[in-house]
Amino acid sequence: MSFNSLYINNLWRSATRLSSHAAVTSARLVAVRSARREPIATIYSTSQLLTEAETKKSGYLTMLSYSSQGKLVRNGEEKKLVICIEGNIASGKTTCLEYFSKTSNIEVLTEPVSKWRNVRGHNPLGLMYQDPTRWGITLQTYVQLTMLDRHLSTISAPVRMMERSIYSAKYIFVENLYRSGKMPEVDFAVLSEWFEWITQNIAIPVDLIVYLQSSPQTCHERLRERCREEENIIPLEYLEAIHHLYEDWLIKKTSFNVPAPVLVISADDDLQKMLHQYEENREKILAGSNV
Ligand SMILES: Nc1ncnc2c1ncn2[C@@H]1O[C@H](COP(=O)(O)OP(=O)(O)O)[C@@H](O)[C@H]1O
Ligand SMILES: O=c1ccn([C@H]2C[C@H](O)[C@@H](COP(=O)(O)O)O2)c(=O)[nH]1
Repeated sequence: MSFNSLYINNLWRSATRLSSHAAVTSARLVAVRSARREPIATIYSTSQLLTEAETKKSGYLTMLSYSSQGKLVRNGEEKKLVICIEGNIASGKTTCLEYFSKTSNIEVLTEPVSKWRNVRGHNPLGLMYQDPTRWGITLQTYVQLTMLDRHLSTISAPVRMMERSIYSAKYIFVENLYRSGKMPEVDFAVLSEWFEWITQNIAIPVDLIVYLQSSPQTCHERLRERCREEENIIPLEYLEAIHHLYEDWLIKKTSFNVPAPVLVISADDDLQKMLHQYEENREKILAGSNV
């Protein structure tokens, strides 16, 4: 199937879903572009002022409404396909995204790791690896914020492929810190409250999860090869723990809610074979389907 026919299929699926917007009710926020065509300057509400999150989005008229489930949704935009690439550290997510970034009509968003390594001159990622008990909550609070920002940013193409999600930040990394006894219970409780509030009040659409399933040993070798300074101290056991959490979540489906269908791709092969696999799975991925 050509990209165009896939796109038309997706538009049809989107149109079907968008019909639920008829159920979208009240509390409509209208963000109006400023006279100078700069980012949205003023927010008017027909009922109550709810958020200014839209102020940093592109300049065009955008609306936020409450959906029938009571979540804030963006309804001034066409529905776009959102695909999250999940997998262990150094499993090849960025490499996969780089490959698909060469396809037109796909927007690729990598994880904001540079922000995690430098927030106003501080390095929460490095601090977390040095002392997870002290700095785990600091890193994960910032990861949660920056991932939410990624999810809510305006999508500029019919298909968005993004690295990980707010879900894996919580279900994999926060969970690992907590279960390994490195995150105090109170920190875990506060992060969980934040996460639950966000996911209960804000719609975070994900249409497909592509899980790059790799052995912890492969990831360990690739991680060493990549040589990210903060990660030099990561032992194999850490990658094994992350691997088991991913398997429970996305394969066994025994731990947490899985927000979208899952397409599993074995990721232990060499680069050439991986690129071949991505090509073989291209249609399934761009159709947002695991069948
Ligand atoms: N299939 C592969 N075979 C061998 N090395 C790979 C493969 N895929 C990625 N790499 C290398 O492994 C390291 C981690 O890959 P990367 O895509 O950054 O992983 P992630 O984004 O999942 O952390 C990089 O140095 C990358 O060049
Ligand atoms: O919620 C999170 C997400 C990621 N991390 C860490 C794990 C890695 O050291 C880096 C980036 O991960 P990649 O798999 O290489 O993209 O960030 C974390 O601690 N918490």
